[in-house]
Amino acid sequence: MLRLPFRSHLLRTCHYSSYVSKMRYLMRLKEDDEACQKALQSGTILLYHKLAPLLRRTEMGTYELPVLQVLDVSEILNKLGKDKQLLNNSVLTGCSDSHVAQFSLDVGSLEQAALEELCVGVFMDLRKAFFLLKNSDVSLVTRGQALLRWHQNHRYCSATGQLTERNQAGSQRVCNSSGITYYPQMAPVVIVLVSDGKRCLLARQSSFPQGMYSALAGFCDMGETVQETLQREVAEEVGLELESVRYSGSQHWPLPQSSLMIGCHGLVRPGSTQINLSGSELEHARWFTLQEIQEALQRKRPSRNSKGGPSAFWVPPSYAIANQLIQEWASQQLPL
Ligand SMILES: NC(=O)C1=CN([C@@H]2O[C@H](COP(=O)(O)OP(=O)(O)OC[C@H]3O[C@@H](n4cnc5c(N)ncnc54)[C@H](O)[C@@H]3O)[C@@H](O)[C@H]2O)C=CC1
Ligand SMILES: [Mg+2]
Repeated sequence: MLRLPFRSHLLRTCHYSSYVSKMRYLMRLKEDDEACQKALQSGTILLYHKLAPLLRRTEMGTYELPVLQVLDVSEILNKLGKDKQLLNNSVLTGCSDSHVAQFSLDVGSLEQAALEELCVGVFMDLRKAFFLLKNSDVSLVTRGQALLRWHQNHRYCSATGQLTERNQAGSQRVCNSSGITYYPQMAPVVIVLVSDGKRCLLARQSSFPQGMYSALAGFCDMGETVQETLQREVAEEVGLELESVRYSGSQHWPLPQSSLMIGCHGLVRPGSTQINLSGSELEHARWFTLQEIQEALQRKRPSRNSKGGPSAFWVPPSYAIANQLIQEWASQQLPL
């Protein structure tokens, strides 16, 4: 049975008027190009270079996400001799409580080193940034990257081959020739932490970083329910049958394209725990004890042996929903 607990923070906060007014404001900016253009003049911007976000090293040696004022970016463009029209390529990704609009902009057409010097930062691969930024910043930066990538990959109408035109907020693209409106897309993906009641099952693909194990994941096929995808993926990948599933939470995942990860816990039939890998997707899968999982959760970064390889298995970083499912499972195994 798929149970959906109503415990999202959104449901708890949506009656606050500041939340409603923020959402209404953002809705207006998506619908009204002129209002959005005006909001851009006094907004803030996250910068990307070929989809790598700009990060700044703090005095403590950690990394943060520099949120630049649009006016500052305008000045930087000026110093580089570039037209500030480039700012119009920004996409709207949110707004502050005081209705300062937040945008993301890819400046990949400009020289990286010069930009890094002027911005006092470094453009870093998003996979690396996952390990360096706090989770709320990762969430911001993945949202911007996903929307920018969608625009970069959807410039043409698939019916006419003509260039499409975006609105100012970047929430849609229109083909003026066919009249088709395109909206940013995400693929639904299930991710399930399978348990036999005492142990949980983790697996790795050969493309994963060395030593990393994660929960089972898979794209929803056309026409499938979430429940059907969960059962099919577990059967396909490890040859097991799920007896029950429980929804836990969801997450937007930007890699390699935008996915909506639907995170669940699954229980297998007692006595039917024999793993049978099929196909080439998984390199290895096995059952892990609570103690092994607790030790892995303690490791902040993969530990290395003398040859540079991983000395012990490790799990995805705390931002990833796989990590959250594993943490949740571990906490539920502990005696009250
Ligand atoms: N946030 C997290 O904690 C985690 C996220 N993931 C993400 O979940 C996603 C799915 O996991 P996989 O095991 O790779 O999926 P999967 O088990 O469905 O296998 C991938 C294969 O499915 C096919 N496929 C069907 N629909 C597809 C679509 N819309 N896009 C791409 N391929 C499609 C392709 O042949 C592809 O090779 C991955 O993108 C991965 O990055 C995976 C584990 C943890
Ligand atoms: Mg899979």
